[in-house]
Formats: sequence, C-alpha cells, structure tokens
Amino acid sequence: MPVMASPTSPTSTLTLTDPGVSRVLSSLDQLSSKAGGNSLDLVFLKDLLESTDFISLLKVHEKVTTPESPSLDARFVDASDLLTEVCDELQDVYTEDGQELLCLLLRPHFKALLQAHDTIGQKEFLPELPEVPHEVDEDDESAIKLVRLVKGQNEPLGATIHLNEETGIVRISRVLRGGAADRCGMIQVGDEVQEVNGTGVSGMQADHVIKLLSNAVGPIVLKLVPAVADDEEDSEVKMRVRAQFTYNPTNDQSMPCKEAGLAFSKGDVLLVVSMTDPTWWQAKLQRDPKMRAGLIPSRELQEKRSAVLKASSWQNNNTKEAKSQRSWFSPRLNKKSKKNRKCSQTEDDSELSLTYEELSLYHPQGDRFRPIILLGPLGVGRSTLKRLLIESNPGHFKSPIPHTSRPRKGSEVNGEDFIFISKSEMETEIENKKFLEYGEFKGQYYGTNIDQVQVLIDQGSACLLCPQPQALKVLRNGEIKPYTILVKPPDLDEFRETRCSAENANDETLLTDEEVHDLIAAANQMEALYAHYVDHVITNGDLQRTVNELGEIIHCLENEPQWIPAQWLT
Ligand SMILES: Nc1ncnc2c1ncn2[C@@H]1O[C@H](COP(=O)(O)OP(=O)(O)OP(=O)(O)O)[C@@H](O)[C@H]1O
Repeated sequence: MPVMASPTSPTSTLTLTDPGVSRVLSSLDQLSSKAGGNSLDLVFLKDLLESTDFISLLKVHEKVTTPESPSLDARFVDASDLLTEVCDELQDVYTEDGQELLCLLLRPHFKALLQAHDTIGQKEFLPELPEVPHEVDEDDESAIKLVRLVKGQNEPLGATIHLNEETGIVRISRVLRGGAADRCGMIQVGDEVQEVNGTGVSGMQADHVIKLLSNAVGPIVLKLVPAVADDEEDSEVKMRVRAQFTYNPTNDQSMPCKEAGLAFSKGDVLLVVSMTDPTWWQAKLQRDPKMRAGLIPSRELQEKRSAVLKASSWQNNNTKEAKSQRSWFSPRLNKKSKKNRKCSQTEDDSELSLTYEELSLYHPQGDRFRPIILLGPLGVGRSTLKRLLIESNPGHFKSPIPHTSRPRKGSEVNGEDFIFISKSEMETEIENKKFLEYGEFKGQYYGTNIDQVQVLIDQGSACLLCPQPQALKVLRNGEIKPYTILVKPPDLDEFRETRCSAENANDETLLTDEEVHDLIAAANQMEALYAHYVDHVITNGDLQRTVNELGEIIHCLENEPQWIPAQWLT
C-alpha cells in the first residue's frame, strides 16, 4: 500500500509557487544583506515562509480559492461493490498475506467506511443553480434584480408577500430574520415579485403564489423589481417607531452618557439601529438619517417610567377630569358653535403607556382609501377645506352622513341628508360607543356614527372627517387606518390678511386679535398633546394654496407606500 507523505515530512517535494510569497522572500534576502544577516526576526520569517507546513497551507488555500479547481466529486461511488468483488477474488488466494488482507477487508468497520464513502459520494453538495437568463426585456424600463437562493425541502422561504388585488402586484411584505430570504441578503421589504423560477406571478391568486414559493425546493430564482429605498441606512434599521413622548437626554439623570443621547419630540419617527442593550437603544431621527445614532430609553425602560408617571397622576384624578373636558375653542367661538360636541371616548392620554409605536410599511390598496382626519381648533377652517375638497372631486371625496334623533323635515331624504333614528336608539348607540362624536341641540341628538365611515371606505370613497381629537381613539385602528392632518392657523398678520380678503368676510366671521391668539395657542396645545397621532401638519394661510397642498398630500397617500402602526396590519 502506498504511504502518504506527511506535509511536515522532510521528504516532501513541495515547492513554492506563490508569486506574492516569492517576492516577500526575495525582499527578505535584500533586507538580510543590509542587516548583515544578523537579524533573528528576518531569519525566523524566512524559515517560516519556506517551511513545508506553510507551503502546504498555501497550496490548500490556492486549491480552495481557484474557481477552476477540479470539482470535489467522488471518483467512483461503488466502493462497496468493489470490496465484494475483491473479497470474492481473495477467497481463492491461499497465501498468508492474501488471507490477512481478506480478514482486514471483511471487518465491519472497513465495510461501513466504504458504505459511508459511497453515500457521501452520491450526494450533491453544491446545488446546481439555474443560469440567470441573459435576455432582459428591453421594453421593461424598471430595474430588476434576479435573486438566486437555495432553500431546504421543509424550509419556508422566510418572507411574507402581499397581493394588491387591484393591480395584481405581489410584493414582499416581511423578511423573517434568519430565514432563507434573509440569509441570501438580496430580498427587501417592498420588492415587487415578478417571477418565481420563470413563472410570472402578476395577476395570480395570493394562495397560488404562496404555494409556488413554498413548493419550490433547492435553488429558486426570483425576478424582483427592487423597492424604492427610503434611505441608504435602511439595511441597518432594526425597527421604525413613532415616539409617543418627548425626550431630552440632558434632563435624564440615568442616561449613562448625556452627550451620546438623542433628543426627540413626541411624534418624531425614530430609526432604531440597535436593541442589544435592554435599557438603552440606539436610534436616529428619520428626518436626519445621516447623523450618528444616539442613545434613547428602550421600550422596557420607558414603560417602567410611564407606569410610575401614571401612578402619580392617578392620585390627581380631579385634574384628569378637568383635562378630559378640555375645550378646543376660545370662549367666543365656543358660544358660536351651535352644538355642544361630545365624544364617546373621554379618556386622557395619561391612561396610555406612552412609549414607542412600531411602524410597518403599508401599500395603498387601490380602491380602499384611508380616511382623512382634519384635526384642528374650531375656527381654523377645517369645514371650509373639507367642503372645497369635496367640491373639487365629489365622486371621490365624501363626508359620512350624520345621524339625528330629530324628526325629518319636508324635503329631507333619510340616508341622504341625515340618517333618522329614534332618541332611544341613538342613546343606545352612544352607550355602545358607536359615535365618533355627538351633540345635543334643542333636545335632539346629532352625531357621526363609525359605521358610516366604514360604509364610505367599503364603497371606495375617500372619507373626510373633522372630529374632535378625542375621537382619534375610536378612529385609530386597523379597520379604519386613518391619516391625520393637523390644520394650524398662520401667524396673526397672515391670519388677518387672508381672512379679511375672504369672499364671505364680515364682522361675524372676522376674529379679534385676542381670539386669533387664542386660536393659535389652542392649535399649539393640540399639537403638543396629539403630535404622536398626527401624520402631517399644514398651515391654513392662503385658502387656495392650502387646498392644493392638501390635494398633493392626499394624492401621495393614495399612491405611495406609507409607514403606519404595525399593529394595524396584524
Ligand atoms: N384660508 C382661509 N382664508 C380665508 N378665510 C378662511 C380660510 N379658512 C377658513 N376661512 C373662513 O374662516 C371661517 C371659519 O372656517 P370654518 O368654519 O371652516 O372653520 P372650522 O375650523 O371648520 O370650524 P367649524 O368646526 O365650526 O366648522 C369661515 O368663515 C371660513 O370661510
């Protein structure tokens, strides 16, 4: 039997072929002549580079890294059969050596070894990935990426998809950590899936696409249109959250390093880049993603702090009662209001644990539009803006039909002007918290029922609402998915200028300077309290400009993906 030379054996015939190492050796020679051949370090290094161990390692490295290196396929995979044949032959050889060899070959360990060799030799360890097609549709202007990944037989793809029923577009909606899709590192949330192993998925039923993906085994080629990246930093973002509180690290006694803290305001969207420390997360502000990450209290820490705050405010119940009855109107405007508006929900935010609200990407659904809430103090102009939007596109924008307990008048049509129900029915619905808000006028109820909002969503209209802020608690859920715009008044000068030049301007509509100051203060206070529910803030100065701005915001809302509370999508 041939005896293999050990790599360290002095009889080894290995020679150095690596040009890089040869260059280093020749420069060592030059150095050693300059150093007079005395430097021990140089001698040591030269010996090391010329040692057979090192040269063997280099050869191994070269083999592994050379793409053209011979494949690792087994030469033959029938060693067990060969063994049987050899043993048969040896039965007839009666020499001592022949019998000794037969004994050796018949040993169960040897047989098992050859069986193992054959089994491994038949396995395909390097999966044959299908060729990425060269021909790309030249008419298709969108950039595409072809992702090849290998998934085990019972292994899920590790990504969820979302089918837009209107457009038939299938997108990646989640990539699960550590799954096959995540490991390949090329699949992002929002990518549009065009083909799976050459089969087009556009227009396919969602369950067919899921089946196609989950049934595919081994190598899979996905043709994807990359999602439009929000920012370059996206890949390092672990979670996107909206802050429900304002934070200033300089006032935080337990912050380990105040300079490393990140200040943010209620409503700011934060990109959390590290959550490894259970007490202090690292985050950036979405509006300034290029800045370095700073420390923020983790959700766990903030929940504890918020529980302590809640306990102390609970002792002061009377103050809370006063807050829940807060009026968003200056006294004169309040008197002008015909109805005394109330909300089904009167809890204050102090009831909530104010930490972070996790956000997920939501893709517009085509024919289901998110209702738009115009928030703002009375007199800022929300009804006017709502009316102008409806006039601009009456087939699209709608306002829910209000309910009333008062009797129908002459030409009024039930279900068009109002939904007429009895007082007791209305009281039951109020009890059941079905009204976003309701009011009493001359002993009769008027109110907006949440079901009417749902009716508009289901019929494919863009529902416009101008409720009091307390109604947000009824509206903000996964069924309704509202988009909230805070309408603020401009400063006193611009307010004067724009309101005086309005077509309907008269002594009744024009506010005194004091009332404008009250209005501005009420808007600021509303922003301070509800910023974490607000998606956009606009200033209602010039009327036409504000209507145009609203139109643009709503156009984006209906056509572009948006970040919404993650729990609305579960
Ligand atoms: N941008 C604007 N320029 C000029 N006048 C405006 C503007 N916006 C609103 N107005 C006028 O201000 C007055 C108050 O507006 P509006 O009634 O729409 O306020 P509101 O906040 O909706 O209050 P309410 O809840 O009572 O309807 C109206 O006379 C309206 O015509």
